[in-house]
Parts: sequence; structure tokens; C-alpha cells
Amino acid sequence: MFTPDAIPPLDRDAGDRVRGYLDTLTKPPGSLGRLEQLAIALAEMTGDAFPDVTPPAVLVFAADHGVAHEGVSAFPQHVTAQMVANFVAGGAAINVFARQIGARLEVIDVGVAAELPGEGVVVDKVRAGTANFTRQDAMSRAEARQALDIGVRAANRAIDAGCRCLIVGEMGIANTTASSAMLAVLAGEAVGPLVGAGTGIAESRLAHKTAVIERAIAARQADPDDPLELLAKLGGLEIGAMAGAFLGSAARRRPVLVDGFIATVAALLACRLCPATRDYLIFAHRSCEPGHEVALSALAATPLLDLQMRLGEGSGAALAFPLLQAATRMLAEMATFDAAGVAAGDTR
Ligand SMILES: O=C(O)c1ccc[n+]([C@@H]2O[C@H](COP(=O)([O-])O)[C@@H](O)[C@H]2O)c1
Ligand SMILES: Cc1cc2nc[nH]c2cc1C
Repeated sequence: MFTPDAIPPLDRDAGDRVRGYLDTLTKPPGSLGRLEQLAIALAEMTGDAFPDVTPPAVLVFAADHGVAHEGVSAFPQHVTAQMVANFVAGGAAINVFARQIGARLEVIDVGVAAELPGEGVVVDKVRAGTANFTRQDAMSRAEARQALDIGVRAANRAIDAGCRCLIVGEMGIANTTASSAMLAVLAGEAVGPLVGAGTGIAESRLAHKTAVIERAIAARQADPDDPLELLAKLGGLEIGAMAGAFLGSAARRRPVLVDGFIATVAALLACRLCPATRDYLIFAHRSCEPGHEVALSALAATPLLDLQMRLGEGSGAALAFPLLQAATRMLAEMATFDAAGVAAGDTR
């Protein structure tokens, strides 16, 4: 497992160099706002005052959830496998956005219930979906650890292939139920406000979804201070793998974009396992799922975009990637006041 020293500290000197350099570029100091903060953060993560985030990699982890049988999603469980087939065929939203940003896309089956034709998918199946956690633990502790390791390995594959920024997403019918359950325990919050429509269940079904989660939390008695136990009791295989990908990316000093609600809960889990992970996370967008706000504030995170999206797949993270690219290109390509012969102002 990751020890805190497995993740290198940020390079504050590189950040300071960028902070100073930004004020020599032909713009009023600070006028590019959060893009300037992004440039500083990317320099601190990579240790490079002229960081490069291309090419990016998209990792989509897919798995099923036994709790789907409690009627908590608007869609049936087999849609997970069908959407994986759609990813392979290139027709999902994440395929479109990954092509748009020139990303290496990998789809990893960590625990889809159905057998999938192997081609186009990395089959790293821990088990055929989790157990229904209202009745028994979602998985064993050993399986939870396996899921994390699969995510670390996927991050390493992408980085070894030359990718400089990771985009992490998921597909798994009923995974907003698992995420809300995990978040309630991690944040020590009541379940109700953390429960949303997910794929779009009717408002009248929210009380049922909340009751299912409350029943599971009472039955499982997960220790909030033991993140691996929490993953095993109330989690999901793709949630564990995403947490592993965040850990793996941070360990190699690669910036990693966190997608929506489920990905942010996985990021929170990774940070509980190894707090230094937080330094390498960039939060892409604010999901419509109400629990997302709580997960973001537990991580003191303000996402880059708010597009009223709730798709998953890494779609929001892929859409935020061009902002990272803009931050690096601003550093590499903008003229300085000196070079352009533009008079500097007096802002002191
Ligand atoms: O990323 C999000 O914020 C998000 C919010 C709601 C739903 N989803 C996606 O929808 C699925 C989970 O929804 P549900 O209703 O089946 O729990 C799963 O495949 C997620 O990728 C994703
Ligand atoms: C169609 C569909 C696509 C998805 N992508 C991520 N989660 C999803 C859930 C559904 C139902």
C-alpha cells in the first residue's frame, strides 16, 4: 500500500519561478486569473517551470454494483456492459471528447457483471460485480486492495506510454448509491442531502434510495478511519480503481483531472489513504449530483467548470483538459513586456 512518502512533495521553487515569470508576460498582473493559478500548480506538480500536459490519457474504469438490484438507478445493470461495448465502438461521449483532445483512451473492466468480448478493453476483473451491500460486504478487503492496485497499474501504463496528464472516469450502474454511502461515512454527514437522481430517477424514488443507503450503512458499520475497510464494505470496484489511479498518478508527479461525483468520492478515498495525493488533483467540473458539493468541500476543491453535467465517463474532466493546455501554452508562447516592447504598468 502507499505510504505517505511514496508521493513526492510539490516543487515550490518551480511554482515561485512561474509566479514571477507570469508577471513579465504581456498582460496586467493576475489578469488571467485561475489560469495563472493553474500554471503555477502544474509547475509545482511536474517540477518544470514550462510544464507540458500533452498527450493526456483517459482511463475509464467500469464495474457493476449488487445494490443495483434494490431499484436505486433509472437504468438496469446490464447497461454497464452495453456502455462498455459503446466505448469500444467509439460512440460514447468520452470517445468524442478523448478524440477532440488527442487522448490515449483505455477502458478497464474491473468488475463488470457480464463477460465482455476482450478486444478493446483491458480485462482486469476482480469479480463479476460487487455483492449487494445491504445484505453483505460489497467485496473482501483483499478484493478492495486488488481494485486499488489495478488503478495504480493503469496509471503507470499510461505514464509509461508517455502521457503527461491523466483524466479519470468511470461507468457503473448504481455507483451513485455506493458513492453517497461512502461519502456519508467519510464526511460523517447524514445521508439524505448526499443523495441525488444519478442517471435520473424520479424525485419520488429518492426517499427509497436514501433508505437503502441508510440501511446499508447501519448494517455494515464501516470504520470511517479505515478507508480500505470502507471501500470493501460499501464501495465499488471502479471506485477503488479510480482511487488507485489517483495515487499512482501522484506518485509519478503527473497532474490528474478528477471528473464528477463518483470520481471525487474516489479522490477523497485516495486522500484518506495517502493525504499527499491531494497535491496532484485538479477538479474538473461541478456535477449536478448534490453530494458532489460535500465531497468537494471535504477536499477544499473548487472545480474549473460548471456545465450542469452528470454523465461520468471522465467526460467533464476531458472537457476541462484544454484549460490545462492553455495554462501551459500561455507560459510557453506569450511574449514578455521586454520582448514585445510593451510598457509595463504601475500596479503597486
Ligand atoms: O459523474 C457524475 O457526477 C455522475 C452523476 C450521476 C450519474 N453518473 C453516471 O451514471 C451512473 C450512475 O448513476 P446511477 O443512477 O446508476 O447510480 C454511472 O455510470 C455514472 O458514470 C455520473
Ligand atoms: C446511457 C448511460 C451512459 C452512461 N455513461 C456513464 N454513465 C452512464 C449511464 C447511462 C445509463
